Amino acid sequence: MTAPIHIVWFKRDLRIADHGALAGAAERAATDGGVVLPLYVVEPGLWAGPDMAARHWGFVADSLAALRADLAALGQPLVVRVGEIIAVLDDLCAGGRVAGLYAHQETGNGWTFARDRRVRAWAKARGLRFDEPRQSGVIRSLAHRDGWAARWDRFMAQAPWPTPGALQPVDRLDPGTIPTADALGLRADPCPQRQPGGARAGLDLLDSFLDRRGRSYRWAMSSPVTAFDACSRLSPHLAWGTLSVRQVAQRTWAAQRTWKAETGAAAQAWRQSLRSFSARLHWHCHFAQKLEDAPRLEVDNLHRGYDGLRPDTADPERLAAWAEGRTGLPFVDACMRALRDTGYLNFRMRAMVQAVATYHLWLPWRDSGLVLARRFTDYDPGIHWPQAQMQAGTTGINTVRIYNPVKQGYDQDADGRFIRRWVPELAAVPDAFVHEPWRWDGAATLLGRGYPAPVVDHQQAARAARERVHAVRRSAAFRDEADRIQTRHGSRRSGLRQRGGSNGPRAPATAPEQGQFDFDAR
Ligand SMILES: Cc1cc2nc3c(=O)[nH]c(=O)nc-3n(C[C@H](O)[C@H](O)[C@H](O)COP(=O)(O)OP(=O)(O)OC[C@H]3O[C@@H](n4cnc5c(N)ncnc54)[C@H](O)[C@@H]3O)c2cc1C
Repeated sequence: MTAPIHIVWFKRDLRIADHGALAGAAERAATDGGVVLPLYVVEPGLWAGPDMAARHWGFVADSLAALRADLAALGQPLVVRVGEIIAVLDDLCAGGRVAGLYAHQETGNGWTFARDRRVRAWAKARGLRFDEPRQSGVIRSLAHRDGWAARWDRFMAQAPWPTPGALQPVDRLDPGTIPTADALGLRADPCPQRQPGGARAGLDLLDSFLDRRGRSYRWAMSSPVTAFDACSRLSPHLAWGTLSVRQVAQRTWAAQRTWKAETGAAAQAWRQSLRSFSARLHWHCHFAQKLEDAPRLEVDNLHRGYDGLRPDTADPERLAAWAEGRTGLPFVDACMRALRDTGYLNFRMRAMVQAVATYHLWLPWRDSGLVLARRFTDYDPGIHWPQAQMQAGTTGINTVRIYNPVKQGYDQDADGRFIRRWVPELAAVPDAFVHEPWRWDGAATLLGRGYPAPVVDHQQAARAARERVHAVRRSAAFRDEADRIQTRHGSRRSGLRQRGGSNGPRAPATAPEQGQFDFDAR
C-alpha cells in the first residue's frame, strides 16, 4: 500500500472534537486517498524544563490513553513516540509516504516556541506541507489589539471542526507505549487529589458546572472554602486541550440563552454567574495573547523599569518556606498545602500567594512562578507568566495590589475551616486566633515548635515593598514605557489611558486588566 500519510501532531490539543488539525488532515486524506497518522511525541527536552512536573505528565498520560481509545474507535489509534521531534518525524518520513504535517498553533514556553520554529524550518526544507490552524482566540503575528475582542467573538461563534467519521488504519505501525513519569525521569510529585485527564472527564465537569455547580459561581469563586466546587475546574482541560475553548464557550452561551428566557431568583443567579464565567473564557485568550506577542515575558519584566528591583536569585529558605506552606502565615500556608495536594487553587488565592511571594517575601516572580507552574495541573504558559508578572506588579499597566494575607483569611475563610483542614498544627489554637496565632496567649507553646513564627511581619513587609515599587513608578520614563505596553498588550476594554490619548472609556466589569478583581472582591 502506498497511500500518502498525513501526520496530525497532537500537542496541547488532546481531543478529537473541534480539532482543526485532525479535520484538515482527514479532509486531505479523503481527497488524495491518503491515511491519517495521529502522533504524540513525548519530548524529553520539554519535560526536563524547570516549569514541568510529574503531575502535568499524569494528566497528559490520562488524556493520551483516552485519546488513543477515541482514535482507535475511529479506526487508527494514537501513535506515541519518545524522542526529539525532528528525529521522530525524520524516522516516520523514511518510507517516503508522508505528504503533510498538521498541528495546532501553540502559545507555549520558550522551549516550545523554539521547537516549533525548528519544525517549520524542517518542513520547509523538505518541501513538506505544514498546516497550523489556530484553536483559540489567540492570533499569531498580531499587529495591534484593536478589534481583538470582536475577532474572539467571531472565532468562538464559528461551527466547531467536524470530527472525522472514520480513519483508515496506517499499516505496519507500532502504536508505542505511553511512558510512566518514572520512565521519563520526572521527580516524584505526589498529588493525591489531582484532577483526572481525558476529554470525557472534561465534558463531565462542564455538564456538572452548567447543570448545577455554576449557579453560585459569581459569589463563591473567591473563597477556597467554596471555589473548589463552585468554579468550573475546567482549567487543566483547557490547558492541555482535552476541551477547546470554543466547545466550552458555545455550551455556555446555550445555557445563557436558556436562562435568559426564565424568571425568578435562580434564573437571575444563573445569568449573573454565566456572564462572569463567559468573561473568563475571553480572558483565557486575552492573557495568552500577551505571551504570544512577547514571549520574553516568561523570563523578563514586561516593564523594564523594574529590572534590578528585586534580587536576581531567590533567598532559598524563604522560597522553600513559602513553597512548602511553612511561612507561619496560616492562610498562605493552607493555600500552598492545598495546592500541593490537589494541583489547584482558585484565582484569588493564586493571586494572593504570588503577591505574598513577590512583595512580602521579596522573591523574584520567576522563581515563585516556577514553583506555581510545577504545582498547577493546569499550567498554561500563556496565562501563567502574564499573571505571574501581573500579581508581582511588573507589567507597569496594572494597579499594584499587595494583598493582606491575614485580611484575606478573615474575608475568605471566616471560621478558619480551610486553615484547620490544611494546617493541623493549629488544632490547639482557639478560633479567634487561628488567622493570627502570634496574638494568642499560648503562642509561645506553638511558634517555633509545632508551627513556625511568621517569616516576616506582613504589615511592615508590605509597606516596604509598596515604597520600593512606587519609587520606580514615579519616574517620567516609567510612564512612557507603561503607555507603550498598554498600547501593545492592554485590553481595549480596560479603560486605561492609551498613549497620546485622553481617558479611555469606562471599564466594564469584564475588562480583564481590572475586572477580575471587581466582583471577586465582594
Ligand atoms: C499567578 C497566577 C497564575 C495562573 N496560572 C494559570 C495557569 O497556569 N493556567 C490557567 O489555566 N490559569 C492560570 N491562572 C488563572 C486562573 O487562576 C485559573 O485559570 C483558574 O483559577 C482556573 O480554575 P477554573 O478552571 O475553576 O476557573 P473558572 O473560574 O471556572 O474559569 C474558567 C476558565 O476561564 C479561564 N480563566 C479564569 N480566570 C482566568 C484569569 N484570571 N486569567 C486567565 N484565564 C482565566 C481559565 O481557562 C479557566 O479554566 C493563574 C492565575 C494567577 C493569579
